Amino acid sequence: MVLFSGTKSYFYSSPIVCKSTASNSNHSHAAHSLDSAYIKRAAQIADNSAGFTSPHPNFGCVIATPSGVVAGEGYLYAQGTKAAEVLAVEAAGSFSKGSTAYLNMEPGDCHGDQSAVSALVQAGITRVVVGIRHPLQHLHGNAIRSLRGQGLQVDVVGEDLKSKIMEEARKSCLLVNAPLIHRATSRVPFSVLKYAMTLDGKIATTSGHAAWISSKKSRNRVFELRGRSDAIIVGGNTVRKDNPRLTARHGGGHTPIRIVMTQTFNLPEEANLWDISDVSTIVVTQRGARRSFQKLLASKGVEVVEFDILNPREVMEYFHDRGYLSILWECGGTLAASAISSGVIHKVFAFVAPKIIGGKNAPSPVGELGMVEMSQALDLIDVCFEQVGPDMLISGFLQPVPDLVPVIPSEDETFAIDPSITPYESRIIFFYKTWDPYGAFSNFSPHPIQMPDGSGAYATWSSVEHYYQAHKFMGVDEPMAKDCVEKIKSAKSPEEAARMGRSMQKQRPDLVRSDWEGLKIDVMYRALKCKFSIYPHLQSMLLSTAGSVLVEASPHDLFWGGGREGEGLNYLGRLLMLIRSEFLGECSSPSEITCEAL
Ligand SMILES: NC(=O)C1=CN([C@@H]2O[C@H](COP(=O)(O)OP(=O)(O)OC[C@H]3O[C@@H](n4cnc5c(N)ncnc54)[C@H](OP(=O)(O)O)[C@@H]3O)[C@@H](O)[C@H]2O)C=CC1
Ligand SMILES: Nc1c(N[C@@H]2O[C@H](COP(=O)(O)O)[C@@H](O)[C@H]2O)[nH]c(=O)[nH]c1=O
Repeated sequence: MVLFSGTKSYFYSSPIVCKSTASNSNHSHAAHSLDSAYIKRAAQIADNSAGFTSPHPNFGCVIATPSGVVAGEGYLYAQGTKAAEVLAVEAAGSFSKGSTAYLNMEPGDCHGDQSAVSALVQAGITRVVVGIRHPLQHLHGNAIRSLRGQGLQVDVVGEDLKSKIMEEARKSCLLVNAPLIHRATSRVPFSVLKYAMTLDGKIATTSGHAAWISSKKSRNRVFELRGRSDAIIVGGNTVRKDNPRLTARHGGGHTPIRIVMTQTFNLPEEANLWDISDVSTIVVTQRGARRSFQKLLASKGVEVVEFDILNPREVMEYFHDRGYLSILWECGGTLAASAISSGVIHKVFAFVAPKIIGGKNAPSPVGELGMVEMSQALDLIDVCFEQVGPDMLISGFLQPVPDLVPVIPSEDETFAIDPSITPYESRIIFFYKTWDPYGAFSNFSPHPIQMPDGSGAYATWSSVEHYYQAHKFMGVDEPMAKDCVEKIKSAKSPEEAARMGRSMQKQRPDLVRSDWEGLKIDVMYRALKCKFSIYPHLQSMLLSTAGSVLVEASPHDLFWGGGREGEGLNYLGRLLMLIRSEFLGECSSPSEITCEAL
């Protein structure tokens, strides 16, 4: 069997031959090998967007004809872009008819539009092999039920296909979505501890100098790791000693947020991390610590979040609520020990450099864990060894990826919307990330809207977020402002549109239209009104929440979101409730919306 190796391209102009050479006698084994190979391939391509877009559920789809020819592949590039299944059937064209689709994970129909399922059905796929069921409770089993309901044969690995090779394939599916699975099963994001140490186990000299222990090649590899994370975290002492930048310099793409954890707030007035022109920094600290210095940092645009009890678990729970899926810890041994003791570290990446520096008091990667006997040692699982330039990279899991024990579904498996959040029973409905229940209320949901431009003609915008971000620069008589509008308009995903709009607003506030603050609510209202008018299923979802309060569960956006403890103004939730009232005929459409009107 010929399997193609990790290419970044996911479109194939002509079908790729990947034939089984099995004889009839070992047909079942050969069929399993083929299924296993294609599921692994789906998991492999699902990972293609890592480092380029914010961590999100990773979906890959491979379509193979009955004779084992790969006709098309696709992967989800970013949250809010075309589904992997849609891309794969587009690539396969007429070869989809009668073919098998291999999915590393059950599609997550979080937008109510069933685009992945519809694409497979309409393309004439007859069999679907699913690596793992969707781990989020409100999506678990829905697409499988829907596909089976429409007459397709669906084989779930571990349920319908059981063998050692199928188990290996299932594992690759668990690994590629480890961050999402952690989100579904625990209240903290998936955390990776990374460090570089000398052969004698030091992460810096006795004086605290650490630049550099690992080679350039290893440090480039760290940039990739950073690009795969939502955030990088260090302790206060690393900021004082290293003055790090913590940027992902691997050639464009996703840039993680930087987090500093400090109890004392004894931080330098000038530091690379306070330059937020490219990427934001959040300092998490003990409530009340050096308030005047907090204000100074805030005036530079650094966000400060206070905690009553500052420990790694509380901090990780906060970032979980903020929607972060994956965190890279690049701290020294003090904070690393605290994080390991708190049980929040899941994986370790240790770069070991063939250098010896000695030093009785030189710091080591993990500080005090209180162990007295070797029997207490934490054993890593699924350990990998890899040479990177002159260094050795040892990686492994401190905690296994939670296994989603395959369950044979009952007749009435999961409903489309999590029944525990039935609107008639709960008074407040929270929404935030597109993959969560009611995720279609998010501005990042992939629903293009058609809006009139200045001349009265209609233009299509890929999402509400595209429209909103571009309007910050609309009408400003500057070539660069016009350029911004065009770039945001053609951004590949809502996430990219948001990144461009926010960073341009930060870097060039002079390009933002002068009436923006007074106008932004109205811009958002019009975009949302269009979105919920043109998509009947979205309107139904909105109307189904009648009687409930809608809150955008952003803990940090105190204007559009509800805040951490309800202190946010929740203008996004308020606009949705206003639009819901209009659809219900409870009020008429206002000519212009202002903050005061809401
Ligand atoms: N080779 C490598 O891979 C790396 C090397 N280093 C090196 O390590 C040295 C710094 O090590 P280290 O002092 O351990 O640095 P850390 O990054 O672990 O910082 C420790 C600090 O974290 C803050 N903190 C906040 N909450 C907690 C908590 N619950 N538990 C523990 N710490 C908390 C405190 O900051 P505060 O005091 O502000 O309250 C504490 O002093 C430097 O010399 C640096 O160069 C650092 C990172 C990686
Ligand atoms: N010394 C050391 C590392 N140190 C880590 O990298 C940070 C500096 O990042 P930046 O400012 O973005 O280049 C530093 O604060 C610490 O967290 N990393 C490594 O891969 N290898 C090394 O030898």
